[in-house]
Amino acid sequence: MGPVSIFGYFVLGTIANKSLMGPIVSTLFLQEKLEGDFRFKHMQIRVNAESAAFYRAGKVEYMRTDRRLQALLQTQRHLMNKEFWLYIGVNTFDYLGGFLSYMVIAIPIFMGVYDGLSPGELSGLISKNAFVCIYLINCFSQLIDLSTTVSDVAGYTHRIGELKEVMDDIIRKQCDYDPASGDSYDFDSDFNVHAGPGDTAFVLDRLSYKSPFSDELLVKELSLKVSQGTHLLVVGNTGTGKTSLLRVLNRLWESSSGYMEMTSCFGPRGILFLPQKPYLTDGTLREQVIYPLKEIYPASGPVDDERIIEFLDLAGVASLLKRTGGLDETVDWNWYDALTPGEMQRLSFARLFYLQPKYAVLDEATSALTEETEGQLYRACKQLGMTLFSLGHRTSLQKYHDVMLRLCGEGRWELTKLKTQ
Ligand SMILES: Nc1ncnc2c1ncn2[C@@H]1O[C@H](COP(=O)(O)OP(=O)(O)OP(=O)(O)O)[C@@H](O)[C@H]1O
Repeated sequence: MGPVSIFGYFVLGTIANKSLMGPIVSTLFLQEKLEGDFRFKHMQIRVNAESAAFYRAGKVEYMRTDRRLQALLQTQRHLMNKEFWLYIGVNTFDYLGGFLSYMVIAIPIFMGVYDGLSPGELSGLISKNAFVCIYLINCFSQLIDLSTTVSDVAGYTHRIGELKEVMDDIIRKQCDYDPASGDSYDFDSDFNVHAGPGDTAFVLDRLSYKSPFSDELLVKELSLKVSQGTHLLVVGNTGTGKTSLLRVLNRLWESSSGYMEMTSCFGPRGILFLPQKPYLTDGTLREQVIYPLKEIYPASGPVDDERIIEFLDLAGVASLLKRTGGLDETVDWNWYDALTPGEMQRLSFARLFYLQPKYAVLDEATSALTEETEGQLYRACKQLGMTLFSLGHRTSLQKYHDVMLRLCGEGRWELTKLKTQ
């Protein structure tokens, strides 16, 4: 009866602990999420401090950040309250377990089962029973004591598990994409006259896509081939899906239907994208120019230095050499704070010139520059043998391209040939 009642006591303790642990897991999960949101808000203010200062937005940002902090603190308080009851449960279990062994032996003694034993034999029986029971109870107590740690681990696991599910989903979608499995495409395009096999960057056949949070198609059944030597310009009003086309081509977004293939490799010898918002890394001027390469490419020492300087000059940012003190000088500023939007775009072009891809995909890459500078940069790209796939609003861009794709909204699009200079 003794060991069975101890086992029953353990089962009861486990059920009580389980009911106390449940709410802790979900609150810990929420606390982790709110902590992440709060840190993200801090980071946002750090990155955009100057813009916020121009709006004199100190008070509103303080209020919003404080709101997130209060939400976090409130959740932490809830968590502590719930953990308090769990600690009480665990410690009560340990405490009651301490004298359960005496209750187990007291019942038969007071019921007269051991009346025939001498006091010496009785005390020997009590201590033998206490040893066995306390050992058993101690083992169970250790298991119950784990519940506080288990509830923490369960909360973190839930959060990490959610992230892993999303990551697995992304990887699965990428694996599902098999370029060879696409339907054969047949579309008439007058614009592919220069193309032979292997000299295309993208092939699109009846491709439709939409933004993830909308049911309306941005573009319906777009058929197009981007070929070497044919410079393509994509135009259209704001929000008609120009950048979204690049997201779909880059497989950042799923297409709704149709066929799409990137037929050249991504990288310095293939296709390179210049995003709408220039991306600058941390590090030296050389690291900015050779990005995303990790090492100097090609590994040719001083010759490479000359190339970098030449391309910085061609992009109109040779002055950066003086500001940084040299290609390999470590700078202690944030590149985003130190450069103007125009300089960032010029530096992105220096990167493009250095990497010299076959195809340059430019998403409004000159929006912060004058038309004259834009012309110089586009001509330089062409002289370096790149085929341009540009997105932009300015009509001045037309003269550097052969074909224009206009996105008209509501899924409509049209292709026209351009007269280049
Ligand atoms: N990350 C996103 N998540 C959900 N919807 C988005 C996202 N980015 C853009 N959209 C929506 O998708 C639509 C197309 O956006 P897209 O960026 O392709 O426009 P765009 O034609 O490039 O405009 P712009 O000329 O202003 O750059 C817009 O309605 C936009 O609000």
